[in-house]
Amino acid sequence: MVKIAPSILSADFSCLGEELQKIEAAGADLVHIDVMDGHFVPNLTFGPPVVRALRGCTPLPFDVHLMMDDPGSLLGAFLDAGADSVTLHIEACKQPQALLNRLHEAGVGAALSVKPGTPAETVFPFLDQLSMVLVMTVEPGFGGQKLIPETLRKAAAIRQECARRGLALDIEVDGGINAQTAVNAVQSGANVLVAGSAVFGAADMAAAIRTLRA
Ligand SMILES: O=C(CO)[C@H](O)[C@H](O)COP(=O)(O)O
Ligand SMILES: [Co+2]
Repeated sequence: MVKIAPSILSADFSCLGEELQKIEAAGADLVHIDVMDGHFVPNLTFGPPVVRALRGCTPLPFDVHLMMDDPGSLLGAFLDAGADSVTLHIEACKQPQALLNRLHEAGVGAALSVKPGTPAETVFPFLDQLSMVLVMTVEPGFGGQKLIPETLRKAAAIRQECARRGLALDIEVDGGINAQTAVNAVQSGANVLVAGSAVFGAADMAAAIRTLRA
């Protein structure tokens, strides 16, 4: 079953609570929250107070994608604010194991992400401790970019390694996912599709989500 995680990076920031209610009504499975710090990526978005404020707007799980240097510094704050799963970039983690331990202790989903230039194998040592791997299919930082096709080979390599080890974790792809690119993404092994512009830019969000899922 394919899960759809609309990214609120493409939502109307002047009424985020209502935007969450719209994607919930449209059939979204998760809310993808892109946290950007202006250092790890050249863009700045939401901090823990925004996540906390949104927590009361929908029961949908919050999939928090941390694109920040030193993610440990705000991990506790994002957990307190209501994150249901947290994705850490392997490139930003000096000690991934310590951060994963904190996520396990908090009882939330633990995910690692790889940027387009980072080999899939960098997350292999941690696979048995993860609920999800996020394969970035664009350079992180901005919505509305084109998917980089070669990145899907990494989703396939991670899916193959999981199968070899008998692990059934989620593989999420993020960036440039739309009705066309979703087909190859799912064939490559992804089962969680992040979609920002393809959902929030659609006239009919429910139809956009149905099409992506199909
Ligand atoms: O992490 C991200 C960017 O760094 C976003 O989740 C992603 O770009 C979604 O936007 P779109 O679907 O429009 O590409
Ligand atoms: Co994202």
